[in-house]
Amino acid sequence: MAASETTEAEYDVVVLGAGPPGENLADRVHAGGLSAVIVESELVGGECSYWACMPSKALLRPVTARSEARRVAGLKDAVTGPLDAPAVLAHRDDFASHWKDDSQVRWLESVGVDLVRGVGRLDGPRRVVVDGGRVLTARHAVAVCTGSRAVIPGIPGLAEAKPWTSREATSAQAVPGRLVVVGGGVVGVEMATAWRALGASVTLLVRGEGLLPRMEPFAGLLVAESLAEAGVLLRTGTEVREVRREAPGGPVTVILDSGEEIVADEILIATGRAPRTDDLGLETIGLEPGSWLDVDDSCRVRSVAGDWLYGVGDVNHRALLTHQGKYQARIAGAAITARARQVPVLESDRWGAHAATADTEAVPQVVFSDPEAASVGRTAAEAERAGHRIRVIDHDLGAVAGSALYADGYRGRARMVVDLDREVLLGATFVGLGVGELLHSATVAVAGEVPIERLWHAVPSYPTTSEVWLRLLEAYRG
Ligand SMILES: Cc1cc2nc3c(=O)[nH]c(=O)nc-3n(C[C@H](O)[C@H](O)[C@H](O)COP(=O)(O)OP(=O)(O)OC[C@H]3O[C@@H](n4cnc5c(N)ncnc54)[C@H](O)[C@@H]3O)c2cc1C
Ligand SMILES: NC(=O)c1ccc[n+]([C@@H]2O[C@H](COP(=O)([O-])OP(=O)(O)OC[C@H]3O[C@@H](n4cnc5c(N)ncnc54)[C@H](O)[C@@H]3O)[C@@H](O)[C@H]2O)c1
Repeated sequence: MAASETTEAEYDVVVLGAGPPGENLADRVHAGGLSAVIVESELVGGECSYWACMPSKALLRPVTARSEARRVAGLKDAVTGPLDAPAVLAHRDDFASHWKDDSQVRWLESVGVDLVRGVGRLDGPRRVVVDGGRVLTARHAVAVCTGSRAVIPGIPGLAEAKPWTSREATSAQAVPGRLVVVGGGVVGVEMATAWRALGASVTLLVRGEGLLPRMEPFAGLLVAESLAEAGVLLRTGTEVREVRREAPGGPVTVILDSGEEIVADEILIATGRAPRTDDLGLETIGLEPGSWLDVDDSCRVRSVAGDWLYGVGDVNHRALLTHQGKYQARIAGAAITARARQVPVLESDRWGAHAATADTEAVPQVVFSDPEAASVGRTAAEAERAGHRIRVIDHDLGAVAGSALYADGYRGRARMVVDLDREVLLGATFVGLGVGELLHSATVAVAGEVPIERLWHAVPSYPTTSEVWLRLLEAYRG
């Protein structure tokens, strides 16, 4: 139901932004007996549904499916041609719901949450003004779930050259002939993978030494190897000094710090995210516009008195992932409901119902490249930096019977990082075809702090890739 057109309304909870965390938070507090309204300035469903997770994965699925099929004897000769780019783009359009949010609006209606369309801004404590007119007052909480946008670095000529950001890279209606991608993080890697497979000549420019720097180093190495085999030109240790596009729609010239020039049809900037808090009225409650919201483990903004302001999803910078934002929404939704009911003590201990502990201990992530890279928890370097006494166990994922059956010449690697003092896993990383579906087993082990001696009894089915667990545990126990 659309909120009534009256100029003032009061709800228990006002949510700014209808991305996955905003939707889930509204649902949770409503399920807890509170009234809730969501304010959305663009499309209900947020970045994830229209310009991020869904369209990017719809572009990538045909790439990985073809790659797998080409490694199975008896099938590979049937999949020799190029991808049907118009069909892939049409499939992507379907998964982005053709950039219409009717079905998500119906879902909001079905869970009893009101929707107000427009730009919401804070106007002092517990007060939100939409498009400078309608006033929404929150009896208990305002949850800021306004997400993030792509950062455009201040490189001379770049903004004028109208670069692609993740939005254009996930929604473009035609394949560019030549694409330069700047940034070797997740967006850069996934989009270089997709557009190369769709037929573009792709140059990937990386300022550091390798790809996917937040993961174990072998993940970036294996993915780089395979991107090179796919024909992506990877340049590491490179900075962009200047960008020029002489005419709108014409070619773009990218000038590197070495003075070398690369000419392309489009340039994609994939250099990280900035919070969407610059035009949110943060100054009316004593916060800095444009800053990430600093929140505690219940997602309550630390520096605002009165327990009424929450920051959930990308905007709090804890883990820029849809599933973590939804997790935070469940935790914050429970905390808001408990505080509204004046529950005397919240379960804010580690792994308690009102503490988003997984944000720091067990964040899973799948990079949907070819091959996939999947990790959870701490890398070996992160664990050491955090002061843990660790042992690292690696295994060749291709040496497992299930992997050999999965694809001829399966290449991959698995690592587990063990805390020697508690004998539990601090992290795990897998690289290889199809490992995204293997990750949750590791997430359960890390979040559950399952002792190694008990993991020993979790028997993986033969012959699956999961048998790598057995090899890792055998190597650890000797
Ligand atoms: C290319 C790409 C691919 C990705 N792929 C994955 C993936 O595979 N898996 C994964 O887990 N994560 C992925 N992510 C990350 C994921 O998209 C984000 O973590 C997720 O969208 C965050 O949700 P959010 O609600 O915090 O922000 P958003 O999804 O950005 O939603 C925020 C919403 O708030 C609205 N809004 C902003 N300001 C206002 C205002 N003042 N008033 C009203 N409304 C407002 C916006 O219009 C938007 O709808 C990807 C990101 C990118 C860029
Ligand atoms: N499959 C997934 O889970 C998925 C997919 C896409 C995005 N995401 C999320 O979206 C977020 C944003 O992704 P992203 O790739 O934009 O950010 P990122 O932080 O992962 O990577 C950005 C990279 O750009 C580099 N960089 C920064 N400034 C640069 C410059 N001026 N020149 C060259 N390189 C520069 C950084 O060193 C970094 O390696 C990530 O945090 C990720 O969690 C997730």
